[in-house]
Amino acid sequence: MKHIILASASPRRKEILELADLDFDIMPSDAEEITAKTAPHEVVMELASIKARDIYERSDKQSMVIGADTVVAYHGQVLGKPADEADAKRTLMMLSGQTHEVYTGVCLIEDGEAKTFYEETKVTFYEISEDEIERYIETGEPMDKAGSYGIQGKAAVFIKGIEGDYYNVVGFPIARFLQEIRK
Ligand SMILES: Cc1cn([C@H]2C[C@H](O)[C@@H](COP(=O)(O)OP(=O)(O)OP(=O)(O)O)O2)c(=O)[nH]c1=O
Repeated sequence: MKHIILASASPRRKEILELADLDFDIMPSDAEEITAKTAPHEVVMELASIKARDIYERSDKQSMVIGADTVVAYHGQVLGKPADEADAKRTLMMLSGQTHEVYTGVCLIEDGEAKTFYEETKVTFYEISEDEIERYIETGEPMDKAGSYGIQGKAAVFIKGIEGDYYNVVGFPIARFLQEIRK
């Protein structure tokens, strides 16, 4: 298999890809993440493509380049990283006691050919009090994460259940990715 370049600055994506014992390097993309799409699965696939294309164009084109993007969706609203702490609080108050979806889009480009897919995971939160939310925001954990939480961190105590791939929530659906590249 070809050498891989992961077009991501996310430490979580790096850790997840390391679980598969693949040989890869990291080149984060700083391309502007703009999309006119509104459906969450389309948003994440387009943004993953933007990141992968940006790095593929700047690479020697000998490697397989992977881009990924994660959002939370709740009743048609697409939630990315919070703008500020007030935004994080609003988001977590809204997700309290409810089930939402997490979408990660993945784009891989090899020999100029792009393949894009997405994976969806449902996550259900217990009811969380305003006080708990404020204490959680003080940890700083929500600020760089889609939906204002990290399932792998202190948001662990909010989780009633999940349906689908855990690693998809953390930012990269590693098992599905391996299935796709073996096709
Ligand atoms: C829902 C959820 C998201 N996240 C993270 C995964 C992603 O890193 C982040 C969503 O932001 P993204 O824009 O998908 O990625 P990024 O900016 O961190 O990295 P890059 O664009 O360089 O690849 O939210 C968690 O770590 N845990 C969670 O439970």
